[in-house]
Amino acid sequence: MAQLLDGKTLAQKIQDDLKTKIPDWVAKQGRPPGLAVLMVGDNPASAAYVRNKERACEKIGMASFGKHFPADTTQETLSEAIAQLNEDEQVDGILVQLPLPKHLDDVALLHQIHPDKDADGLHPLNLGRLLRGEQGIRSCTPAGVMEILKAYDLSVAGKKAVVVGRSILVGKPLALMLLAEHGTVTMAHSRTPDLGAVTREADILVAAVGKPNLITVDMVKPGAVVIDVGINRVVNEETGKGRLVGDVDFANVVNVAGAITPVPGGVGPMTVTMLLQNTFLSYCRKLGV
Ligand SMILES: NC(=O)C1=CN([C@@H]2O[C@H](COP(=O)(O)OP(=O)(O)OC[C@H]3O[C@@H](n4cnc5c(N)ncnc54)[C@H](OP(=O)(O)O)[C@@H]3O)[C@@H](O)[C@H]2O)C=CC1
Ligand SMILES: Nc1nc(=O)c2c([nH]1)NC[C@@H]1CN(c3ccc(C(=O)N[C@@H](CCC(=O)O)C(=O)O)cc3)C=[N+]21
Ligand SMILES: [Mg+2]
Repeated sequence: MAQLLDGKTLAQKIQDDLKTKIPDWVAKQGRPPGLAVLMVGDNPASAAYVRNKERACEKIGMASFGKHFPADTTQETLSEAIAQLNEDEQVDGILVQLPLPKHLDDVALLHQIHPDKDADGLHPLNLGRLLRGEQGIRSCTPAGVMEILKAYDLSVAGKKAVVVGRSILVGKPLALMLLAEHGTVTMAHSRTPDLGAVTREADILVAAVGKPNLITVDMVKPGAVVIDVGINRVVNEETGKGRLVGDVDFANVVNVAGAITPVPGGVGPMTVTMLLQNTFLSYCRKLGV
C-alpha cells in the first residue's frame, strides 16, 4: 500500500502556526492581515471553496472581506471593486474566484490586482517571476503540492516528473516549480497521444485535469509518487448522494504507487492554506518586515 500524503493534517499544522503568530502582529500593528475574495454568481463548488476560506480566516485570526456579486455583474463594477481593494489599507490579499461568467474578461481583472496583493499568484508579474526563478508570490495549488513533497521528504531533484494538465492556475506553474527543484519535467494535456506511455515514465505523477478516473493503475509506475489535484463531484447512482473524487482511480492506484494524496484531504486543504500564507506574507512585507 502506498504511503498516504495527508494534506489535511499538514494544512492544519501550517494554519496553527499562523494562528499563534498573528496575535502578536495584531497587538503591534493594530490590525490583522486581511484577505478579500470576489465571487461572481452562484457556482455551488465555488461557494463551498469560498466558505472554507472564510472559515479558515476566522479560525486563524485573519480578516476576510467576502464580496459576492450577482451573475450579471458588469466588468466595470468588478474593475471598480478591485481598484478599491487595491487602495484599501486593511486588505493584503485579493482573490478573484474562477471561473467567471462568460461575459466577463477574467484576464483583465487578474492583471488589475496589485501584484503585491495577488494572493493567488496569477498576476503576470508574479508568473514572470516564477518563470525567471525570482522571489514572488507563488500560485496556491502548485505551492501546496510543493509543500507536501517537501514535508514528506520526497525529493524532486533528478526525478522524472509528469504533470497532466497545463492550465495557468495549476499545471503550468507547477511544472515550473518542479523544474526549479531540478526535476526532469514533462507536461501532458488533451493533445498528448498515448497518455499512459508518458505517465508510466513518471517518478512523480501529478494529475490536474478534472476527469474522474483519468489515471488508471496501468498508467502508474510502481513506487511512483502520485499527486491528485483534481476535484470532481460525482453522484452515487444508488444513494443519490454526491461526493468528491480526484482524477486518479485511487482504490486501485493506491496498491501500486509509493505515495499518494487522497481526495478529499490532499491538495485541496493545502491550497486554502497557501492562500492564507501568501496573504500573511504580503501583510508582513507591507509592514516592512
Ligand atoms: N485541489 C485544489 O486545490 C484545486 C483543484 N482544482 C481542480 O483541478 C482540476 C484542474 O483544474 P484546472 O487546471 O483549473 O482545469 P482546466 O480545465 O483549466 O485545465 C484542465 C487541463 O487538463 C487537460 N486535459 C483535459 N482532458 C484531458 C485528457 N483527457 N488527458 C490529458 N489532459 C487533459 C487540458 O488540456 P488542454 O490544455 O489541451 O485543454 C487542460 O490543460 C479540476 O478538477 C479542478 O477542480 C483546481 C484548482 C485547485
Ligand atoms: N482564483 C482561483 N483560485 C483557486 O485556487 C481556485 C479557483 N479560483 N477556483 C476554483 C478552484 C478549486 N479550488 C479548490 C481549493 C480547495 C479545495 C478544498 O479545500 N477541498 C477539500 C474539500 C472541500 C469540500 O469538501 O468541499 C479537500 O480536497 O479536502 C477545493 C477546491 C481552488 N480553486
Ligand atoms: Mg471569459
